[in-house]
Amino acid sequence: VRLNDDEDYYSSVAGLEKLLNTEQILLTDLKNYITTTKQSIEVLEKEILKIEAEHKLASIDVENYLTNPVNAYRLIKRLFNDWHKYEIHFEKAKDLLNEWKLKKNQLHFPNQIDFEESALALARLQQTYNLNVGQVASGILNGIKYGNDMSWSDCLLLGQQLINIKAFNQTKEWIDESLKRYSMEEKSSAATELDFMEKLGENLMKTGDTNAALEIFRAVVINDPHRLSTVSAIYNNTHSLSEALVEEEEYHKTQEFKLYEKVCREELKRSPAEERHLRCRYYWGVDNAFVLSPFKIEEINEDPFVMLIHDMVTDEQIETIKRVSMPEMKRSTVRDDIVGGSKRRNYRISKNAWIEYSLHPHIEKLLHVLHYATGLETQFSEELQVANYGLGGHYEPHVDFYLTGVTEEYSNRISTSIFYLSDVEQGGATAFPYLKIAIKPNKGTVLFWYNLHRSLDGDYRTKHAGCPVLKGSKWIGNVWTHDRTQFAIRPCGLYRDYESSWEYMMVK
Ligand SMILES: O=C(O)CCC(=O)C(=O)O
Ligand SMILES: [Fe+2]
Repeated sequence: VRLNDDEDYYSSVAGLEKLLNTEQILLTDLKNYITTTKQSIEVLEKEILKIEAEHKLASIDVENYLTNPVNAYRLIKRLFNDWHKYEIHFEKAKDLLNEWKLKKNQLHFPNQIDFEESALALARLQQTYNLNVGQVASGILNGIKYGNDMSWSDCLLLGQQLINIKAFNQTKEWIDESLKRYSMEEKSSAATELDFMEKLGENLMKTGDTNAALEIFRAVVINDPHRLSTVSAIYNNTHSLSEALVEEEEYHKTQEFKLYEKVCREELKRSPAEERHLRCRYYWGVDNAFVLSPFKIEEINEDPFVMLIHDMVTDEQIETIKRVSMPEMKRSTVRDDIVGGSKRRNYRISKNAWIEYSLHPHIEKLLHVLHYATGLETQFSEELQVANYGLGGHYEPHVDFYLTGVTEEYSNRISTSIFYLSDVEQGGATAFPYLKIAIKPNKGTVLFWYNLHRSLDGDYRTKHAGCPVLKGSKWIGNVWTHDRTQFAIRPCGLYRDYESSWEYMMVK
């Protein structure tokens, strides 16, 4: 079952749970099938032994055997009566298969896109976090073993998929890994071995590694000269492809993107000197309203202003938010400022839902505390956007403010508040490449920053991203507050101050 095109399974943990459930059901069926078939197979085997014994006897002296009326009768009886009974076993298996096919229509199954995008997610994680393929294939992420090993054929299939989606940087490593694992694993027979080598050679050809491919092809033909024609066909068909294939998305080659990846990996950080003026402090809130439970402010950056407010959301509130948004979650799209409309894109992989604050007092409370912690008027905030990132889920660098000019009836996103609704075991930081900041999600904390200069021009230094989630499920709630009626808390300066972010407007 697939509800609509927006629905996918790999982009959230909730979706993957459905697939795990599907597999659980299929597994139970398969086990039942094996138990019942085993029993009837045992019966069949006994029958076969008996018939074989008869044939053995007959072969000693066919004429003597068949002139015995009892033997003649039993032969006719077997063929007229018994073989029909054996056919019933096949029929039963066929019925089961049909039942299974019907049942599968009721279950959740991933499609081609899920399959491809989950491979892409692995490639992205490998690239962003410089992961060692050998370790990933062993189920190890940054030194922690989470899962079982991948087999050589898993690795090869993944290599194949990465070629299909043009993730060439990663392809070669997975193919090498496959080869490594192949030499270590138990092999079933010479034919599958040669099939494997053929496939491997084909994949190597596609990555442009013609020399390695030729080595492999040579070995195949030496082992089995009959394969010469298939191997030459593979060679000729893929030879012309190899150069045309190598391309990478332009944006991924920019300095900005490289910077972003470094910040995600925490390779690029600010020095202690650069952070020296930043403070942690208590704040009593607007009108000292929170004197008894002051906000715990952690200054993150002075200009543009970024801060963390700790312990802003309770576990109870978070449960409510997840519960009401779960059924509304849809694959995230991205606004297209130029063409208009929204599109599903690889640079934003998550699911989200827009939730009205009035739906529950727990949700209304978010705006309430936000007002007291920041001084911003919250009546012109967008609805709460709840997002969930799953396997390799991410949101590439972007600005939250609208690029089109501000008109009278139109206002812009003066600030972003990200309510972290979960921790993330590995990866998934909110990264500001130009500020060299990566904030690790911390359940209950709010990340707040101003997107606009005081002049209400967009501040390009606030470009930010959600780094790919390496391990875990990331939940956030976004509140975008608009610039109307904010002149008391954030008046404009004497001069327009937007030049300071000009140089970040262009992507280099
Ligand atoms: O996931 C994150 O940490 C950032 C999310 C974000 O930037 C957005 O939703 O606009
Ligand atoms: Fe954003």
